[in-house]
Amino acid sequence: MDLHPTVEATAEDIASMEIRGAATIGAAAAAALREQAEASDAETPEAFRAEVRVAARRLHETRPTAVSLPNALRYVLRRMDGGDVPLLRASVVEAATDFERRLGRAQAQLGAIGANRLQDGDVVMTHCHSTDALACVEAAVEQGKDVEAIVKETRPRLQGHITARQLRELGVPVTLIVDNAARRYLDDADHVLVGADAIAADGSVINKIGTSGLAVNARERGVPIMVAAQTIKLHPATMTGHTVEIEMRDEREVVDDEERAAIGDITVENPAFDVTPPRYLDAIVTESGQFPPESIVTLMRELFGDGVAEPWLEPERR
Ligand SMILES: O=P(O)(O)OC[C@H]1O[C@H](OP(=O)(O)O)[C@H](O)[C@@H]1O
Repeated sequence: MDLHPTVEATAEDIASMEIRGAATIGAAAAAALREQAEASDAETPEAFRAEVRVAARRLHETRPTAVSLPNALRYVLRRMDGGDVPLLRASVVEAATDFERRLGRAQAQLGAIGANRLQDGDVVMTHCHSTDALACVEAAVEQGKDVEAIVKETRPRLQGHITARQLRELGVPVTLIVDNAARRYLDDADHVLVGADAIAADGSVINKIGTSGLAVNARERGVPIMVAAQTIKLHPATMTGHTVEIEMRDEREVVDDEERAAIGDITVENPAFDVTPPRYLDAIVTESGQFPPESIVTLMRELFGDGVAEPWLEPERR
């Protein structure tokens, strides 16, 4: 059984962060499953199902933290249905396409809801690059509000530069700052606006490393912190007490080999995400409305019930 080259390429691009950002990762994974299904020459339904599950496993093993990835795979695999290969193929293609459509729609809806929290003249401070967070600013701008942004550069990968560029494309004035300047500039901000890679049942938000410190500082300064996150970011397994794995990335993102050798014998750590407890957050904005973080579990139960099995595992391994 061969993995489609698109599945392999997508998996590599997600791991290397050529494809990054929780929502974008989910959409790319669904599209890769569709390619696998379309190109499959499996002769039996069992072989087809096994092939799609193997593709899903390959995509799943790339990065551990953004739950939009397993949620996207789960969305497609749960809808894989049919008594023969053509029917199974059609169900996967339809589910993947449907998933992409829903993602786009959800982002537009949450953008409109998030924009209502922003007033004309507001200054937002951003961290990393989040398409969900940017959707809120975009909708506010479309409503005719003047919004300005203080953009944290977000070491080590500088996703803040992507945010700054996209905000400029919206016509938003941008002040770029180093991460360490955040507390100083919070005095000039009306909101902290971030995205999420995963949201736990207790309302904790897992987002780019540095979010938790920013949230604590924002609370101390009295600046409200708002998380823009489609419901695809809700982590169903945390309802049963599982914790979210924090990805540890390559140390060379922090310091290159030459500089490291010049420093001497050191340990380097590079966690990609951290956990912000709900008490430091003001609102989680989703396409289903905005929620105080502590009440997000009700939305989770509504959406996922208690079914958190992983359909890309063989039935006996679930
Ligand atoms: O889904 P959207 O809102 O685009 O992005 C959500 C989050 O994904 C990113 O992670 P990374 O840069 O992939 O490590 C950031 O942590 C960002 O807040």
